[in-house]
Amino acid sequence: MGVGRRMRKQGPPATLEELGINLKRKSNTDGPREPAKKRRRSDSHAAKKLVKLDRALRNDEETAAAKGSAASDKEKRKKPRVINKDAQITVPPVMPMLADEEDDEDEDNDAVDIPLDEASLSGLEDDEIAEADLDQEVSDDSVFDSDPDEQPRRMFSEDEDESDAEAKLTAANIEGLSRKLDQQQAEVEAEAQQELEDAALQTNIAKDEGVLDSVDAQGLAPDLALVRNRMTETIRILGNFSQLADKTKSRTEYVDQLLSDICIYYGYTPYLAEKLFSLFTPAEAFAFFEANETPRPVVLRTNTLRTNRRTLAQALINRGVVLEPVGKWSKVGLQVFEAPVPLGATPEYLAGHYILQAASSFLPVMALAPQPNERVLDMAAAPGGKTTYISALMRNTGVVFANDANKQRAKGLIGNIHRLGCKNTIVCHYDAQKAFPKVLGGFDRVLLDAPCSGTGVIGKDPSVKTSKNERDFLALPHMQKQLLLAAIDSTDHSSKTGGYVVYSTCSVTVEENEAVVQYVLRKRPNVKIVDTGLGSFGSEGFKSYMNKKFDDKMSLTRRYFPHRENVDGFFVCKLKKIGPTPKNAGGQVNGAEPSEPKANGVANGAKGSTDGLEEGEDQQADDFGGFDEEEDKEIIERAEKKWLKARGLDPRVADRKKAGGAQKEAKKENGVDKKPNGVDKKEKKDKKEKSDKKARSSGKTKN
Ligand SMILES: C[S@@+](CC[C@H](N)C(=O)[O-])C[C@H]1O[C@@H](n2cnc3c(N)ncnc32)[C@H](O)[C@@H]1O
Repeated sequence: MGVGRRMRKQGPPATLEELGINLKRKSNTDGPREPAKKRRRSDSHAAKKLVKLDRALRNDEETAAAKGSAASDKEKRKKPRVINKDAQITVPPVMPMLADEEDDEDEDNDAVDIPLDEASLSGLEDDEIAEADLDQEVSDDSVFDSDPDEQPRRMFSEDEDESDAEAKLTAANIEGLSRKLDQQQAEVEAEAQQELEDAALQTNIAKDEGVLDSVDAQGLAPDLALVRNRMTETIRILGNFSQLADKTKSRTEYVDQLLSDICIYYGYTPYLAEKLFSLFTPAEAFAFFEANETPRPVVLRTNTLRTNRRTLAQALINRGVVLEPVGKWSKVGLQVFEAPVPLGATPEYLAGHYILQAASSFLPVMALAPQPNERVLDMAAAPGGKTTYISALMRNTGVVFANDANKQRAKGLIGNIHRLGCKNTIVCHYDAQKAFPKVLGGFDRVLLDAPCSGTGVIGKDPSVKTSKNERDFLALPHMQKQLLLAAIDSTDHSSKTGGYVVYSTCSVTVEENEAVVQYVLRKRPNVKIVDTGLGSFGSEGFKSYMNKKFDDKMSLTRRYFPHRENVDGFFVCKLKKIGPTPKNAGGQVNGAEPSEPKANGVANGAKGSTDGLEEGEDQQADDFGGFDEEEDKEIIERAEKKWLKARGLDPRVADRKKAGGAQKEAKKENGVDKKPNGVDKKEKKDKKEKSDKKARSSGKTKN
């Protein structure tokens, strides 16, 4: 498996740099890695190359290292072990780096922390250890620096100031994509910059006007190099319009040209291109579209119910996997740059030691911050990346209801729950819009990782570029609003430990994020936006968009972008429920206005929920939800029939048996004991007595 492969050279235009937009992403243009064995310590050539590379990388990282001088004492303690004096090759500091996190990780881990050397290298002779270490070094040459004195300051070092680290997360995350490739990337970017400058000289927008027309006329594919040049040039002009623009052209004309080029170059529909473009400045929009073309490293989350990150990292390194912690913001994530084995089939994977999960998908769970012994609802849970993380953070205590409306996906959810050993989780299969809080309510915390358009994950699913249309951007927000209202109404505002709802999507559009939150704030004055607790990682949510002003606290919501944080696009909002939903609150939940009085006296269609009530009324409500007996009976019967069919049994036989059983029950209730054949003893006795009497009177009595 080659992860981190680059799809396309990236060359940011000058304007991006002027704006300080960091387009620098690590590439992985190298071919498949040679098997490590071929590059053992005897390979002095490889060693020399490594030393040379180290020197080059040190130069490249001097700026970062300078910043880390304050931390040099600690860095020195991490001084890599020299294992081959001839070649001066050193053990990569990956494990010290992970070891530094040991204490931190304990917070998350139930599993016993086995010292690295014992855990991974026991049973090996010193020489073998040296060889194994060297293998790591050589195979991971892109990640580690051999010179401890000039070792760049890592974002994971303990002595690093937290806020400082967070401020540098973008750079640090990118840093993780390997230093060697950084250098190559710098060269590529320099070349690209040169190309752009040349192109800027050559490209005259006015003259190029006919390019696309002529392409169409001739029925030929567009000249992508030309289109790209024109895009970068248009961005440059838009960045300094008064100075650079052709006076005969309006800004709109330039923007239209750029949008048209974006559609041609990246393959978006005009509708979606414009929607995404409108989120950024032209230069940043370009960076966003570019980032969507670049695969990011595979990320896996350590399952702390089964192991800890250090042990897992070592096990995978032993399999030749090149990896690194995902960032200081996570204690459980590992990003993988190269994996000679399929990561979805290693023994560690099968044993549930990790799950493959996008880094940004950790964030909603971290914001939810579930506590042990709580009652948590994951409203749209399949395939369970977040559910299983919730379960792990709760250390398998309390209960997690993992719901998903899609039956097929719910099967995958069950699979992951089993594999990862989550024992506090119940899977259910409801349409959350209709079921919550009607069936279940009163949760300490609710996560709504809503179904969305996926505009944050175009890098993974390019079909989004053409498959999402105007209707989707009406229907999806509508559903998201309904689901979020249901999530709020399912939350127990009086929870001693929680009362929180987290709303997240893997989309970057405002309609699916801030606008949804704004809507529920209007409909549910009993919730307020609170800090996600995710620090400064990510960007603030929009406080206004296209003349619409949002709640002031919208800045507490977090946005994540592929081009800024090098993670999938994501939105995370945390809400605190501060009181019961007023009866007169608007919004349709479960097809009923909350103000509409219900037969059982519970508003909001929330039979059995503790919410949708005026203060004081909630005491009368059933904490765990009342049930509609008839409806449940039907559901249970259907489920039973399916269960029988699945086992090759005829449900009609069971029906008949059941009918008999029911009769028996009824008779029992009437104080009549019946035999299984349906004839009760008393009836039989009566009959016998009658016939005996008849016989006696007719003289036919037997002696
Ligand atoms: C973004 S995915 C959830 C991903 C999941 N949280 C995870 O981390 O693995 C959205 C899920 O919502 C489910 N879904 C869509 N409509 C739903 C509804 N009305 N009720 C419940 N689930 C729904 C989809 O089947 C899909 O699995």
